Amino acid sequence: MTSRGQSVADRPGSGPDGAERPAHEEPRAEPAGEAEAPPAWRVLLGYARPYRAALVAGGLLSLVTGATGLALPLVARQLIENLSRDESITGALLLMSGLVLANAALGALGGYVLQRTAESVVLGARRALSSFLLRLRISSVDRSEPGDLMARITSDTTLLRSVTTDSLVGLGTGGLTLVATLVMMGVVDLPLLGVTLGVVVLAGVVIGVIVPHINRATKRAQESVGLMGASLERVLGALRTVKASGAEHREETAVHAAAEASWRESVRAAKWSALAGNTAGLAMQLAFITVLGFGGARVATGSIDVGTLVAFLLYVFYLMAPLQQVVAAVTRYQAGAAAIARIQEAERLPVEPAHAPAALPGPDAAPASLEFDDVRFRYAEDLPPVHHGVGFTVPPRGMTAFVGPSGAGKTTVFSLVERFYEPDSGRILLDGKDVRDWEIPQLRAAIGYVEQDSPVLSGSLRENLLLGAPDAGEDALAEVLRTTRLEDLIGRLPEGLDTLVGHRGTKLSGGERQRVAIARALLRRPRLLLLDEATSQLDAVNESALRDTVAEVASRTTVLVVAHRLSTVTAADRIVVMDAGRVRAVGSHSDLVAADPLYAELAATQFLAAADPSGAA
Ligand SMILES: Nc1ncnc2c1ncn2[C@@H]1O[C@H](COP(=O)(O)OP(=O)(O)OP(=O)(O)O)[C@@H](O)[C@H]1O
Repeated sequence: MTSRGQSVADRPGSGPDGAERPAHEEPRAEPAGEAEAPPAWRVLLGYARPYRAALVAGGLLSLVTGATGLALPLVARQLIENLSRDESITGALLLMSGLVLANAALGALGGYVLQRTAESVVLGARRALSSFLLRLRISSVDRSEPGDLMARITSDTTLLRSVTTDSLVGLGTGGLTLVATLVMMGVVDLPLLGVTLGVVVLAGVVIGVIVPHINRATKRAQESVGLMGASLERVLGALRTVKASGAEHREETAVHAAAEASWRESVRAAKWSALAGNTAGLAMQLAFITVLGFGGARVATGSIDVGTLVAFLLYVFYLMAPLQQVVAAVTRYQAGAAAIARIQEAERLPVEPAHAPAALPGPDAAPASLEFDDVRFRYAEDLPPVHHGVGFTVPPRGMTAFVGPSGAGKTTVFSLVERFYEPDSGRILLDGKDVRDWEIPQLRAAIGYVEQDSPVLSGSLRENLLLGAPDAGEDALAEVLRTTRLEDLIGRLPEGLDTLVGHRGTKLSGGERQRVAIARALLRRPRLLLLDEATSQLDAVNESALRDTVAEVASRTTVLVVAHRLSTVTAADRIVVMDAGRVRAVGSHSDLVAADPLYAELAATQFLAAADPSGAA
């Protein structure tokens, strides 16, 4: 991909003016490129640049194909002259047959080369855009609809195919063939060319009025496709809830409405395209009739002979193809420009800097320390602050639990450590170094993170487990399966580790998903392990076993947990009590019960209510 859309946020350490700046002064989550978007044709040329040799070859083949066609009227004129002079026409007939065959063969080859190149352009754009989207900042994803982003990769890039062949090459070859045909017509008879040009220019004016409509309609059609993707993603992502809520019909209406809007706009674009195409066709018919009348009169007055008129009429006939090619080039370009605009919109979303993946720390890496120093943060300018000066220190090794009412900002602590978001002010120090001064891959390689919902990805269990540690050996895998008590599950499944878990792991129970997520994080042997309510769905036996595992992990690495279970909290070396975006107390369970009324209340109500019967309570 070229530099478009990868401007500011794409370049670590560079400001909007291109000046170097420290990594921790990176912009928060502002759009990456505020600069004027380059015109669609330049973007298209950028996509096509790697394939220019094939494009030129395909274009040349098309031109040679056109040239064989152009030679035909001249041979036809010769044939007619030979007939009128009672001379042999065998040579002319053989030449015409050869030209027709060459025309067909070269046309097919040129068509194949161009289609192949167009597919390569689509592939290049899809690769670039998907790589780009995978580097999106979480804040960009928060503000987007994944279904719409997906449509930009799947549907919008598809439009690049026809715009490459029809516009990029069509304009070149069609334009050249058009000019060559007009030159040949001029050679045959200038007054007849003048008549033809008059009609063609008239058609050009009409088509010029039509094309902006095609652009607008295509853009709206593609937006509706994006909307449909977003609606479908919303429904399929929560189909059980939708069904349980009896909301299928309402959701169906929304998806259908988007599909119909896309249909309406596509039909509108088709209407304008058809009008443009037929204007060109009509112009040619008119030119044909005018040339026939005017040319017939010239034949009658003896200004030209019949052979010349026939040859000219054949050129009028041959003019049709390049003219329609040029019209198609212009109309397809409008549709392509609309798609390119949407692709560029996605490419202007803020992304993380591109870095090579980092190696995992390894079994002997030292545990990390963590410090929050007066951290203030809000998710977006228009939202209230979530952290109002959060501060705490976590030494290497041991378990630190974060407790507090819902919405206190506990998960946000983890998100900031992972640099999913940047704080507005204050510092977050991992091993004494500001996380903004870490390269993101190195930072994340040091951390194992189990999200609140313990997401499991579609695919096999093995793929899920190795997601964060693709090079983990069978021994490490077996060990982690044992400690997370997944061995029984694997043993029960007919295909063991290669069993497919379904979309978002729906074939697993909630507790199994949590254990898979914990196993995945442990396999990375992190220097800092973040567990966000990672054991909330486990049964008493599994929770107790996992607690032992986490305690053992905490003896060699640093573990942070967000927990609502007393059993987890009391086992922690220190507890950070958060409330409304502030740390209100830090201490051990017994200290806090005595010293902090909120904690005492949580312990008395929330923890005890959530604690399982075998909990340490
Ligand atoms: N991506 C987001 N965009 C905007 N606001 C968010 C986002 N994530 C969380 N918030 C808001 O930030 C606040 C703190 O959320 P956070 O998830 O950190 O709370 P929490 O203490 O972990 O809560 P819980 O115990 O319920 O998980 C909440 O008010 C929430 O609505």
